[in-house]
Amino acid sequence: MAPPVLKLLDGQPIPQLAFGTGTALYGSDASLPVRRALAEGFVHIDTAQMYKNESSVGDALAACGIPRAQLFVTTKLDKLAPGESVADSLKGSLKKLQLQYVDLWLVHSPIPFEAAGVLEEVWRGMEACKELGLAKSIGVSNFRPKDLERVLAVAKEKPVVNQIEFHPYVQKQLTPLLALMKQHGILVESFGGLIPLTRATSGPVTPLLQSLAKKYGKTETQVLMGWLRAKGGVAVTTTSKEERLREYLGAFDVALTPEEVAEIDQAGAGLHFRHFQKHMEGF
Ligand SMILES: NC(=O)c1ccc[n+]([C@@H]2O[C@H](COP(=O)([O-])OP(=O)(O)OC[C@H]3O[C@@H](n4cnc5c(N)ncnc54)[C@H](O)[C@@H]3O)[C@@H](O)[C@H]2O)c1
Ligand SMILES: OCCc1c[nH]c2ccccc12
Repeated sequence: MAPPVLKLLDGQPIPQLAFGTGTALYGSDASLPVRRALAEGFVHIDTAQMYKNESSVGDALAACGIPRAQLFVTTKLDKLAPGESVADSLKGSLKKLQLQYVDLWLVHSPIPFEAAGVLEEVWRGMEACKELGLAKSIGVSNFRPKDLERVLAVAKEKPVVNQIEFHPYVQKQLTPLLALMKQHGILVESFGGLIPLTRATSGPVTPLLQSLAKKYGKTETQVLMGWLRAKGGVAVTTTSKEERLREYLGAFDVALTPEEVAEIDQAGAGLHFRHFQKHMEGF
């Protein structure tokens, strides 16, 4: 089943499930896992400059035979060389990706640009990339409320997503950020969404996932992906195994009731666990 498509703040479509290449599993050559994901039905591929695999992702995209308009490709800005513009940086990524444009261009983290006092200038550079047609949509990742507020204060184009670690064990802590994003129509794009099953195992959500998996005849992974989808955002996940890819794509018919979503919310609030991007703590 092809992943459902959401509409971004800027009117552009975004497939609700993405294949991420930012894992030590793949190193600098993500071509085989990307080819597998595309062959199984993923059309949204997530990479970043710092993953050092944009060239291999480009090779897989060039070889896949899927029309460009049916693909959704994200990459992320990590840093700028002295005197380098944001557009120049994206052009470098586009060359590696063998693309004329990306569908989504993200600021990977506010930290390096906040420290240099150039966060607003960088956002203006992101807007220039959209104006130049180098990126269909622009967004951010790992932004706290204070980072978003600085960008929103100067934005002609608001970020369409904030890609963040998102699962039941950080949702409560993220409340102020989620409220600000909802106010501005900025979508959650989650990574680490399966952490209750991968890193914070045997937490308070686990028994619920087990019982709901039995109720729906699905796996715990698919139930947790159903919770992520019920939150209305986009999920970025990954695997090197075809059967796991099919498991992810088979999650789209999990339709949790509002009460079941609320039960997972409440159980998740019983444990705080964050694995990535520690600067996102304590805002
Ligand atoms: N923007 C950022 O700062 C940032 C940070 C981290 C990751 N990412 C992106 O997000 C992508 C996905 O991140 P992730 O790997 O944390 O995602 P995830 O939480 O979806 O975990 C995926 C992993 O879970 C495993 N898994 C699935 N079901 C399982 C189960 N029932 N039991 C045990 N393991 C199971 C898979 O094999 C896979 O390795 C990365 O590849 C990267 O592209 C972005
Ligand atoms: O996306 C930021 C975290 C991350 C995932 N995979 C990586 C590979 C290199 C550097 C950072 C990352």
